[in-house]
Amino acid sequence: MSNTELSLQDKAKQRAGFKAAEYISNGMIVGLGTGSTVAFTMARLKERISAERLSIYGVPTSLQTMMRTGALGIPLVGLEQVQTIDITIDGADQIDSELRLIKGRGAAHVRERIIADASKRIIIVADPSKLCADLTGPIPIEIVPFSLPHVLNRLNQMGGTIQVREGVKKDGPVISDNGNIILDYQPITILDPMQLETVINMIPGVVCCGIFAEFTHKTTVIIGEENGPRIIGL
Ligand SMILES: O=C(CO)[C@H](O)[C@H](O)COP(=O)(O)O
Repeated sequence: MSNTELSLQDKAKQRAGFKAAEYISNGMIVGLGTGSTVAFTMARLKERISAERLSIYGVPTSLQTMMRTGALGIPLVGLEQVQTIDITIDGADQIDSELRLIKGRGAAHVRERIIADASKRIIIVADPSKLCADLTGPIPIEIVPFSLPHVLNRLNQMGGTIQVREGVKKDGPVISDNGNIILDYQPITILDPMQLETVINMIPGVVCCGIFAEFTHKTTVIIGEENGPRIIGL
């Protein structure tokens, strides 16, 4: 797509995504997130690989990213082949003032959390619409299919509303890359993101939810503002 065809929001994503690619240097192992914003980072990395002979290996967080990087020719390694990941670049759905996140619109948050945890540093790329004073939800939750009635019961006891995410091009529930079901849970309020994350993640059957509150100490956020990328955090 040419630059003139991009919407204003896509241009903002592009500014953030391109800026993040500058953080990558030769020899790095790079966690590659999922979604439309980090897709711009991957496109820029491909250019740097060709122009500067940049040598990197990516660790993908989803089948979508694996397919995109394959098409771009970015070399990949599996998590089992690396000790640690130098930097992960990923998107987010909501970012609060303390850099806590909600992720999982793309149903990739289980692998994204594993890669984030294995990374020395995390760079979150986003357009300005993702910034918020406080996280509000909905919170994506990946669950083992067998546990569906039990998890629905437990979340109902907590209040709020829950939807089993359904496919756009598929009848029935969305199935994640891990073969699981995705719920979208709208709590009444999120007073303490870390506490709610822990409570949800402890429900038997939940693989993990999309609140990412434990990575703020190693997170940089890049917002693709109109005047140029704004860096928040480290
Ligand atoms: O969490 C995610 C996928 O599970 C994405 O990173 C998040 O939804 C942001 O996507 P986009 O950059 O397309 O807005």
